[in-house]
Amino acid sequence: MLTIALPKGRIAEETLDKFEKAFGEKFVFEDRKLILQKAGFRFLNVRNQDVPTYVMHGAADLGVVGLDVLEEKEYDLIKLLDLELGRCKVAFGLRAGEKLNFNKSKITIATKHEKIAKKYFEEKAMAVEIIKLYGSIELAPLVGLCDCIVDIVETGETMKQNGLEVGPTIMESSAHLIANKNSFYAKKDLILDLREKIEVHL
Ligand SMILES: Nc1ncnc2c1ncn2[C@@H]1O[C@H](COP(=O)(O)OP(=O)(O)OP(=O)(O)O)[C@@H](O)[C@H]1O
Ligand SMILES: O=P(O)(O)OC[C@H]1O[C@H](OP(=O)(O)OP(=O)(O)O)[C@H](O)[C@@H]1O
Repeated sequence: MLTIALPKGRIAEETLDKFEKAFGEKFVFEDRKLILQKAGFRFLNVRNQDVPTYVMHGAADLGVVGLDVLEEKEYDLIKLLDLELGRCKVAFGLRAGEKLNFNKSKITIATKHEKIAKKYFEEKAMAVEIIKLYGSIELAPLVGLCDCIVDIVETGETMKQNGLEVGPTIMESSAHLIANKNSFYAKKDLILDLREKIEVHL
């Protein structure tokens, strides 16, 4: 039996679709149920941001989560497969017409992705103030909370509609199948078989 943490939210449907294609079974969580047990799997319905936590602690053997979340959490997990869904990038957002001024003594950045932003500036040995937000990031530079933002960009429409321009990209992201290290060694055959079945349908 494999326990797999799946993200609710925007990539939920496409993720389940990958498992359905791989195993020829219909996987649907019943109303309000957080566990779905079928065909030798126990699927857990968790928040995207919580997926690596379940896998890291071994409460789930496997999980599906965006690379952006993995980078942000910095957990020691095995990346098994790029599922080629949930494609987006983590990029700067600047007020239209403005450029990122690397000469400024201190840049203030609002973001949900604190660690990713911090690492970017550490590598450039630049001082930054990072303001952690949980959503509606594009609002922050419009009301003077920050100089710029670091956020997910998929179509770029949210930035555009709020008078922002997409600046430099920090990283590209897509959803990945991840594994707990101990589970991987203890259940290697099961896990590699699952990876293979999913991979042929990508
Ligand atoms: N437009 C987008 N906005 C946000 N994430 C996107 C977008 N497009 C693709 N993604 C990817 O989909 C993943 C899931 O996005 P979702 O919005 O469901 O999660 P979340 O906001 O991180 O979740 P939660 O806060 O509920 O845990 C993201 O981590 C990212 O990798
Ligand atoms: O480039 P786009 O296609 O416009 O997508 C990007 C937007 O989608 C996400 O927000 P989400 O809808 O998750 O809402 P949030 O502000 O609550 O994070 C992300 O934080 C951007 O705001």
